[in-house]
Amino acid sequence: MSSEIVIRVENLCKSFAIYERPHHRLLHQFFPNAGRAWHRDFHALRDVHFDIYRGETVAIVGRNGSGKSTLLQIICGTLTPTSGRADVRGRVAALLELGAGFNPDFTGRENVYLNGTVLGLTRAEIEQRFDEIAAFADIGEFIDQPVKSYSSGMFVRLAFAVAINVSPDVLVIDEALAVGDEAFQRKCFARLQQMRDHGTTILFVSHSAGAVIELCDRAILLDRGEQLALGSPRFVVSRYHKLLYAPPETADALRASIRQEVQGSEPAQQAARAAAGEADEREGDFDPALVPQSTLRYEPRGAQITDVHILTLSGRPVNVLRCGQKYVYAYRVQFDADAYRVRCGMLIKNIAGLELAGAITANWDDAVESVRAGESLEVRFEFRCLLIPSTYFLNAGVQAQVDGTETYLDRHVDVAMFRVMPEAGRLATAWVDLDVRPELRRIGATSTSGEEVRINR
Ligand SMILES: Nc1ncnc2c1ncn2[C@@H]1O[C@H](COP(=O)(O)OP(=O)(O)OP(=O)(O)O)[C@@H](O)[C@H]1O
Repeated sequence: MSSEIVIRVENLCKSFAIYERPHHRLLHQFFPNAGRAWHRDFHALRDVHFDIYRGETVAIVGRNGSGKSTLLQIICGTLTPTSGRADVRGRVAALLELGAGFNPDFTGRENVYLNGTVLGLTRAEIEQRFDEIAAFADIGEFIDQPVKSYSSGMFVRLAFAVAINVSPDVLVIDEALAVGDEAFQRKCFARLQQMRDHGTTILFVSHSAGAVIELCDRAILLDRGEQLALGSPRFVVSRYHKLLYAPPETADALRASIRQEVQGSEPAQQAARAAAGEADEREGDFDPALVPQSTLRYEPRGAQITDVHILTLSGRPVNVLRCGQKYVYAYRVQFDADAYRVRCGMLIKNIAGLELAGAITANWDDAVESVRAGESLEVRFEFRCLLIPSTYFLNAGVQAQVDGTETYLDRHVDVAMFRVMPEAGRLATAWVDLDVRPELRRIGATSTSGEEVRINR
């Protein structure tokens, strides 16, 4: 990532005129000064401002209607702002609305040429890249059919294939990937990572926490047109989720606390630094410095999670774990109100927020039928630590059926953290140690005794 600003958004506001009745729009045009307001202004974006640097991958998250698409459209120049500005440097390839930029009567092939030309390629350049575009889209003979006969997935395949093959400086994607099938999504994801590694600036809207955390350098949280937070993906996604599940009566207080957090420091980033595992291993199996700074508690609804611990099988609290050993993740749930069909869960994530392992106490069919107000449940998840040495965060949650839908009665994100101790000679890589026994044989070589040479076992 360089220090060159590629996208600069300054004091961006966008209002839409909302007419109570359709004919008021016409009346407004003919009688703008009729002495009455024909419309009211709806503020889709309010004072949005940020810089994105060359090579950064940034996600925009937010609830439906929060202004994400409006922002992307203004950045891509397909919508004009009411005030403020959005400047972009370089060639922008955009995947906005499905089919935008495609002529429905043209074939896929013709649209590749049309789109490529709009994006600034010469005919010779498009010809040169056509086979790669067709191969990536992988829609077979449909490439020579009019695109109006395409399924939405085929549309996305072709649009994506064009967008990534025109060597854009900036790639803007509005949830287009969600339409493709899983295999195609994986292919796109890998390609995006490749483009990111080659310095393409990527701005995309996503509701997938995994994609945001895995792919992005930063994320922006939009809420009712306001830029509520801009920061590390993990920080922004956790606030977005909290806002998403907040009961309406607490949402405003939550917004205020997010604004305050943003004005201060970023706890999630502090947590990541604290979690870098610098505490002295010789302290043994419990490191008092391993306290998560990013704990988030959802608004409780009739139950409270307390006494969260990681224990050895003999019941000793620990937070520095050894790979291969068994532990118990335990907590208590106190019920302030009667609850029905109750079950509890756990989730382990890495520092980047990637969800690595989880468990629930029961499927819905076997959930605890009812718990009375005043009662408590003791929850224990025994597990074998198969994670490679690093630092991890734990969630705890209790769900019940409320008015026919499964609802969190209490949920704590990043309620505990632990570190898995490094061990000499361990060969496992990535996140999970599957106890793989690697074996390497030198083919065609024999030892002096005439046997095959086994190098590693
Ligand atoms: N042309 C328009 N006229 C009036 N209101 C509009 C117009 N376009 C968008 N809006 C409103 O602006 C708000 C933001 O819309 P936008 O599509 O940007 O949201 P979004 O965050 O992309 O939503 P989603 O996640 O559902 O795609 C919404 O309330 C929407 O109804």
